[in-house]
Amino acid sequence: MQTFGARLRRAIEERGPLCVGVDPHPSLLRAWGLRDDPDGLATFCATVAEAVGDAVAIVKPQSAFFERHGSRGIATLESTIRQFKDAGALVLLDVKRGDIGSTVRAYADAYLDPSSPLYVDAITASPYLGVGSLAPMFETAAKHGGGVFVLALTSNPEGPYVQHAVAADGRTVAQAVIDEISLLNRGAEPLGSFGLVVGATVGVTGHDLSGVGGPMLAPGLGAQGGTPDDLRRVFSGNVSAVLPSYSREVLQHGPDTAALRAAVIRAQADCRVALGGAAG
Ligand SMILES: O=c1ccn([C@@H]2O[C@H](COP(=O)(O)O)[C@@H](O)[C@H]2O)c(=O)[nH]1
Repeated sequence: MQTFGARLRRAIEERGPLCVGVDPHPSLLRAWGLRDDPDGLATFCATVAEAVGDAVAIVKPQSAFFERHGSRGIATLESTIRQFKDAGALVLLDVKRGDIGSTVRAYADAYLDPSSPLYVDAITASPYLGVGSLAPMFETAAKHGGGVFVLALTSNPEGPYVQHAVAADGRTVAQAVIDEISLLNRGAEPLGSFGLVVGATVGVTGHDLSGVGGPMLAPGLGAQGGTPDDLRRVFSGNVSAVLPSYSREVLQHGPDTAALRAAVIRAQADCRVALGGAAG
């Protein structure tokens, strides 16, 4: 069994350093001439999968935009995951789960156990009940070759109030998260399976990312104001495992599949230049 880190490293080498977010906002559905209902959602996702599924290393469906359509939305999430996997893309479900350990085990079963209908390659997780409470996700991921991306420095302006707060041991909350994930990745080659979320918008914060050893998902590009140049500033010297992520900036080019694909190719090229050819 290959680890998630190894699979992601290979996918980035073959397809380039880019994650495309699948965020079917109601406004995007309308802009694409679709209804904001489960049928519109299904058409939207199938179009994105057809247009870019064989061109990107990894895609990131945003669970919230499927959940808001109820059980048919979840059914569409299942079929969307399948469509992207069939096209050869890895699937990172942005679901930001976190809870007490016994409940986290159920989330791990739901997303990281291959017998689940919602099984994906990796998920996002929230560490604010303590990184240790996520242990069942880490165990299940390690057992089945999956990955977990833990929120460290998020792209939203409200994040620093919590994440830059200094804990009793003198580290910021974010640095404590970074250090715990770094430990999980220790010795993993060519890339650890436990990632961090570090927004492209966070600026120079002084956090030490040098020992992470795993992928760093960088959302916040495009619609939230982040640019490829920001990646260099935010990740200075630690760019080899950065995974830039675009959602609305790319999706606004649909429903024309050629235009969607062209937007992805442009974003890949911009990110490659910004990361100095270090990834892919
Ligand atoms: O810090 C974070 C963590 C997650 N996100 C998610 O990424 C996408 C961003 O969408 P854009 O359209 O590219 O702004 C969205 O699903 C967020 O929930 C984030 O933005 N920042």
